[in-house]
Amino acid sequence: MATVSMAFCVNTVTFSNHGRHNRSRGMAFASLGKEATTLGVKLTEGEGSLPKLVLTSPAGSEAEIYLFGGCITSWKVPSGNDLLFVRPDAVFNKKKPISGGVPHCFPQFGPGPIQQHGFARNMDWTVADSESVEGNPVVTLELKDAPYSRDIWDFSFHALFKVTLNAKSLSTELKVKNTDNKAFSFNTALHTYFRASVSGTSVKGLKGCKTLNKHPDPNNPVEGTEERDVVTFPGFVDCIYLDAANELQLDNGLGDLISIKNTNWSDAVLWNPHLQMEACYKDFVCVENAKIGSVQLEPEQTWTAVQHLSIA
Ligand SMILES: O=P(O)(O)OC[C@H]1O[C@@H](O)[C@H](O)[C@@H](O)[C@@H]1O
Repeated sequence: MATVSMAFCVNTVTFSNHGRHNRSRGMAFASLGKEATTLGVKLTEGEGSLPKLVLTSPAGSEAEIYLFGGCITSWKVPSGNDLLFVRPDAVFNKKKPISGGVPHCFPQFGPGPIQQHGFARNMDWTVADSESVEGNPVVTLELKDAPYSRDIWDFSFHALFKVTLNAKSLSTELKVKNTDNKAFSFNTALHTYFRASVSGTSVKGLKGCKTLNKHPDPNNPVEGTEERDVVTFPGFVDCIYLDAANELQLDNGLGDLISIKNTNWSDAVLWNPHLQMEACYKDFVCVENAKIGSVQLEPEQTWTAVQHLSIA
């Protein structure tokens, strides 16, 4: 089948065509001089004039990704429903991470020696690649160490975050490579905010997991075992599930059943702040794929994990 492969940068537009499979590939968007469009991937200005990618699939699904934080902020399925949630207090001024969507927690999940949830959600990611596979957009963002991260965590690393939008799914693959000459360790999560009606929301697939429950005291998580087939959100919830299944099912209470599959995200976290966020707690839950135990990487080693969100 005839195909188009497209490479361009925004200010000096160059196109190259190679006959290959039904796949087109584009190079990074070099700057924001103009709006760039290729094959279901568009670079635009988002809130606060921050650069935002808009991905559209031929079936009518759509996703938005801010380069700041490498944060997916919207995933609209063909019905038009946005299954992700951005908090009303989110700011788009780079002074704080974007509070919503799918923020990265890296190289630390939660509190610890560096800032809560690490620095990746506070940094500008760049577009490493964009392609179209069977008409569906695939974008790869990258993040490398920079003076800001070095001041906090003195290691050289290279992270790639590949986002694939299909008609009824949104997949991400995170790769972290140690580009340093010494080993490092990290932990990480995708802190996904799902739109929900909290009183009708439930998660299946966690029964039998060891838990670290941060309720009532976040500083002293209580160890336990999840006994419930169906976990609900009747009040404040902040709980780590160790060795979680590689598929969870989220009923968002709004009529959507969302499958949350993963490879190599060994753990999960449920969070709802309840009255700590009175203005919005009823409208979302976080179901986070996480790696709570440290990943140790020797020089040149890479860690990879995939999250696959889909509806039936
Ligand atoms: O406000 P932040 O830094 O985005 O974190 C929100 C929540 O993130 C969750 O992942 C944690 O389990 C909670 O303990 C934390 O409160």
